[in-house]
Amino acid sequence: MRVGVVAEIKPAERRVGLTPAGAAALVADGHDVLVQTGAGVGAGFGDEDYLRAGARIVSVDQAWGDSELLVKVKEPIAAEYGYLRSDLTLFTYLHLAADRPLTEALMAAKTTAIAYETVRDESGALPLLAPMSEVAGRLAAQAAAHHLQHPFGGPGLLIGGVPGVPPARVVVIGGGVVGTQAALVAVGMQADVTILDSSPRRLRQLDEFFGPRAQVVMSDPLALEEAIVDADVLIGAVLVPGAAAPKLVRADHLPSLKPAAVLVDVAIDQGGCFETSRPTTYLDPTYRVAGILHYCVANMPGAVPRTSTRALTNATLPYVRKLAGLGPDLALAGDEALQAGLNVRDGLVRHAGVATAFPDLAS
Ligand SMILES: NC(=O)C1=CN([C@@H]2O[C@H](COP(=O)(O)OP(=O)(O)OC[C@H]3O[C@@H](n4cnc5c(N)ncnc54)[C@H](O)[C@@H]3O)[C@@H](O)[C@H]2O)C=CC1
Ligand SMILES: CC(=O)C(=O)O
Ligand SMILES: [Mg+2]
Repeated sequence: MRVGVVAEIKPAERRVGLTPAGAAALVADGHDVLVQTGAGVGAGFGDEDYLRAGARIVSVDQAWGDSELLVKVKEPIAAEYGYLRSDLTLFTYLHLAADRPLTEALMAAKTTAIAYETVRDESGALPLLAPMSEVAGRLAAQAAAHHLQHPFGGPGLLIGGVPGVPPARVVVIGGGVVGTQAALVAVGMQADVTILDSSPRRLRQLDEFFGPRAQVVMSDPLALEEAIVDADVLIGAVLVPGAAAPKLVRADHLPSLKPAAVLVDVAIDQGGCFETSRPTTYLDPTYRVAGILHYCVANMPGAVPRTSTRALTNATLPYVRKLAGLGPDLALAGDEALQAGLNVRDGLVRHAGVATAFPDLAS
């Protein structure tokens, strides 16, 4: 099969869909790998690395137009919609429940669109979201620490305090992969950390993992209200796979927060779990609502492309090999995890979370 890789054009996105090692594995399987010239540069991979792996270096039009399977990182943005077609399988992050125009474009083009973030294994885990959630979670704690500093718009707090001066209070809402990694780094920086989650099973796991290093609390509206009023940092990290994020912190909560609180909404790619969140990019990552700093970068791992690209290919490659080896029909039919990743096919919405977000498109 012809497998394409293009340069990401979302602002400040420097990851690439496939490492040279991934390209080499596909070439060894007998596939023709087409890589847009310069696609890997931001992640530390030159065209010569892909050539050595046996790939071909092509133009952007050839990478999109000649490939049967396109392996990307981010969702296509409007400038890329013209490349979508019915005989293309697109394998990438899509976050469709937060992106009606893309959902409509994929439907209109009848593209087979498989979203990394809804591929779900038999244990219910999200193996292709997890690596970037690990990155984003760790970055979320770093971003919070950065924005607590006065020169970067914060109140002038050192996240971990010092002996004799208390640390900042960090409240993490959603203790899955992002939340756990954010909490881990915040704890490592000596912050005072509370994690809220709505799953009793997850709460037990978190309690066992963190022990006395973090407080673990059942997330209900009252517990949330109690936790957020004292927070110096709120990290939003909830997920209902494939669906729009629930708005847990509402606009009318903002007056009860500390005026200098820093809000980091990692769940922004699914629409955000704070009502006042809107997507930002690394070009202008923050804004204020009622004076409160919001950080809502929808592609956080794009800041560390050398780490992220390798972590992403490590996770995606087995699925890419399966899709390329069997073709989308057989690969989807024989793999329930991949089936859960299918979001749009033949002009129809094929994921329940997306259908719930856009009932008129799904009916
Ligand atoms: N902004 C960015 O660059 C990135 C964003 N993400 C996003 O971060 C979000 C979290 O991802 P993961 O941690 O991988 O998901 P996950 O599925 O591992 O964890 C989500 C957690 O939220 C909990 N949860 C669900 N509803 C809740 C509620 N009402 N109250 C409290 N907890 C609730 C679940 O029990 C689960 O433990 C997703 O939207 C994901 O797409 C992930 C990577 C990068
Ligand atoms: C998960 C995601 O959206 C990202 O890594 O950018
Ligand atoms: Mg994202």
